[in-house]
Amino acid sequence: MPVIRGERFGNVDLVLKLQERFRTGYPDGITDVVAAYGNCYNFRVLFDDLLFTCEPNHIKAILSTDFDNFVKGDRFRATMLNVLGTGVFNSDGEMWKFHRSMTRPFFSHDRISHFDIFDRYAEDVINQMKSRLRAGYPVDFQDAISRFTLDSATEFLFGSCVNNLSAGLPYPHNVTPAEAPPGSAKISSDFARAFSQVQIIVSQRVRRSWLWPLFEPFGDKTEGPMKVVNAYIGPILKDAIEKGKMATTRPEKLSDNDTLLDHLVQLTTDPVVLKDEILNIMIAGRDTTAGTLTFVIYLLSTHPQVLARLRDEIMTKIGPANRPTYASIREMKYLRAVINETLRLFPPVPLNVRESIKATTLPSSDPLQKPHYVSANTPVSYSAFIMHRRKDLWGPDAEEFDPDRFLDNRLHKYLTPQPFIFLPFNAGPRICLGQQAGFHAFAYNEISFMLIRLLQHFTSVSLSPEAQAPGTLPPAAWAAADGRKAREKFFPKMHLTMYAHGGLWVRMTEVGEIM
Ligand code: HEM
Repeated sequence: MPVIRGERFGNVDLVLKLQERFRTGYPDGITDVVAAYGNCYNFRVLFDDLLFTCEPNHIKAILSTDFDNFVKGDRFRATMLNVLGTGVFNSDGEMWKFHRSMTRPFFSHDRISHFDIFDRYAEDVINQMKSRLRAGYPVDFQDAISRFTLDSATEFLFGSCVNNLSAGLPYPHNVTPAEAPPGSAKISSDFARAFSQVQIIVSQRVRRSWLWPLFEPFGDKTEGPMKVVNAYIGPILKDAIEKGKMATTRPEKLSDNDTLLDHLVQLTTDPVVLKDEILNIMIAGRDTTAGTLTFVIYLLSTHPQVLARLRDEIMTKIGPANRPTYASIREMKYLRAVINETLRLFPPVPLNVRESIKATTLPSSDPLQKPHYVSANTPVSYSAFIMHRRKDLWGPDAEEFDPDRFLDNRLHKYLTPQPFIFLPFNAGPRICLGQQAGFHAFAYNEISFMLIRLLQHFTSVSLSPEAQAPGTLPPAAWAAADGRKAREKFFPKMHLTMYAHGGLWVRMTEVGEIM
């Protein structure tokens, strides 16, 4: 792959530039490098290859056709070890197969009990948003929905909710304490805070590559927040293990009300394996789902005609108050297209990395050119974010939000012949477990359920830029950029996953409310 010529010894300037882009930038990488070098290149930092690609046929090889030769690898694992241990998200080979096969059955069929859980917490968060909006304040949708995903995840994973919603929603930064009732403002539970701290720390490690231990000279930075996480999970695990040990018979089949932990203790009572697995699933599933819902709401606020059409579909297929069912969600083609189009423009995992085991090649996009050489033990990062917006793959309107592209002839023109151009959930043997069961995809069901409930209660959404804390609106310099970055009205940032920097403050109109 073309090697980038940086300006300093060993291309260290590129590492610093990348760090800076992560801190302040749109998640489109170093755009001037893409413009100069094309869709794949070699950063070659300190004389070590560090490849980057946004070519679908490369990503297909990495994730699928050459799967056995591309692993998460020891470097990646070391950055996450104190948090994720050897769980499904952080292991390779036999250990990964063991974890994946242990967890997969839990996600392989639709459970009514999950919709019971979503409904309970959806009602809670919608009521809280309504009362705050009625009092005249905007709400931070991202914060509210992250409380919903944390409470519902802790309940269906181990049957013990962290009650993050009960801490109340935060007020905007510019509301004086006198207006904000004491105790309810700007607090989130210790668990939620510790949980996001560890994710920020490990994502910084990934970006610092093998240099990360130099940034933690006084010891493991995750230790403090992990103590809080462990203190919460420890007693729950202990109880579950006791129960698992006491059970004399193993049920043939999972019952609908079983939590993931109930299921896992039938297979092992090793506390480390259990803790790793539960935390891995929480990290993989919670922020990705909250991020997607936040991005849908952002895009609906800027595209009221899409919101109106989606509400029409909800009213026709479900009605103003009925509870969605798995079957009714399956029929809602427009809803699915809205979610897919959101995942295309804002994939919650915008950037990912694998490491080669043996030396290999990746095909050139020009069949007349030689393939690209990949040496052994080389990290290859790939960006779904950049690939999802490529005009040569998605057509001239690739940067526009238009759910119809998943329904009209553009689908057959672009996506059907090249399915690897759309990878919000990855692909191949390691495809997201929340998505792997096709129609029974857990992630789509949770997102659909929540969106239906929201639009049964609200008829419009608008952004409240005045409520965003200073520095959390898109930087003025973006206005000079090309494409949608110049028009963006929120600040997408990334740690392990993508999120709205400073939250997404919105106002919403309730059904029946006169505007
Ligand atoms: C819109 C929501 C979601 C998105 C966009 C998403 C995306 C992804 C992506 C890109 C990966 C691959 C990461 C990698 O291998 O490097 C992944 C893996 C995974 N996801 Fe999701 N995810 C979502 C929701 C969920 C949910 C709700 C769950 C479970 C409750 C879940 C469980 C997992 C697990 C366990 C893995 C690791 C699979 C393995 O390595 O074998 N995800 N997800």
